[in-house]
Amino acid sequence: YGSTRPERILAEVKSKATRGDARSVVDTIDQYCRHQEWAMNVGDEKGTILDSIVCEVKPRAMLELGTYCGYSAVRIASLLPPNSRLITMEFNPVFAAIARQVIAWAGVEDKVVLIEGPSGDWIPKMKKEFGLTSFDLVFLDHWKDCYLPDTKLMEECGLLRTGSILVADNVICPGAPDYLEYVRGSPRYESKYFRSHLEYTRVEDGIEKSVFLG
Ligand SMILES: CNc1ncnc2c1ncn2[C@@H]1O[C@H](/C=C/CNC(=O)c2cc(-c3ccc(F)cc3)cc(O)c2O)[C@H](F)[C@H]1O
Ligand SMILES: [Mg+2]
Repeated sequence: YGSTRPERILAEVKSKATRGDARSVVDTIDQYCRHQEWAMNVGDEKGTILDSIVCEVKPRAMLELGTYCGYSAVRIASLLPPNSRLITMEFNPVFAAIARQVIAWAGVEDKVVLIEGPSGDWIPKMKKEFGLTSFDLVFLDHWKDCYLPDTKLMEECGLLRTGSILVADNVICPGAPDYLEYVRGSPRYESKYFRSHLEYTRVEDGIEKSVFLG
């Protein structure tokens, strides 16, 4: 019947995942999207790469661009040390409403701040609104042609400090060529590609980890 894919994912989480158990929410979504219907979550394979970076960086302040259903927000939040915050931005109200419920079901709502609105409007307001100096880690997973403009905007707004790390999903598929060229070509970044596959498929994709050098 007339449900949307995110609504079906939420229904699956509520019926199959253990309330308060972030890992079971992640595993339930992966299982559903691998065997029932594909969805654009970072997924289990690339998610493991993201996990290792989050655990290595132990960010106090983390930003995610593009919440969608909240899969990666739950995955990240479950690894954050105490007193750390993930701010995640989603401008589609339908997706934001679903993500809030997925995040709540996983029991990580005290570590996640979901901002409903466009990154372009909110990035310039982050410092004032959240008393932030900079982000330790940023996960880019929104429209691929917005990775580069939003990265430049974060630089201009002073939200990146020496050592801040950008992690970008989908740099091969669908691809973010202008972003890749920028972070790989700029002397202000040290960039590294982690080869993987498009979520739930055998298609090549990967994650680019770029350290801002100031
Ligand atoms: C621009 N500023 C924004 N601010 C806040 N929320 C935003 C903004 N822009 C988008 N959103 C929000 O961020 C999400 C957008 C995610 C886009 N992701 C993808 O397109 C994407 C696509 C594939 C894919 C690969 C192969 C294929 F055959 C088909 C699809 C795989 C992936 O892993 C992806 O991440 C959300 F939908 C949108 O409202
Ligand atoms: Mg993605």
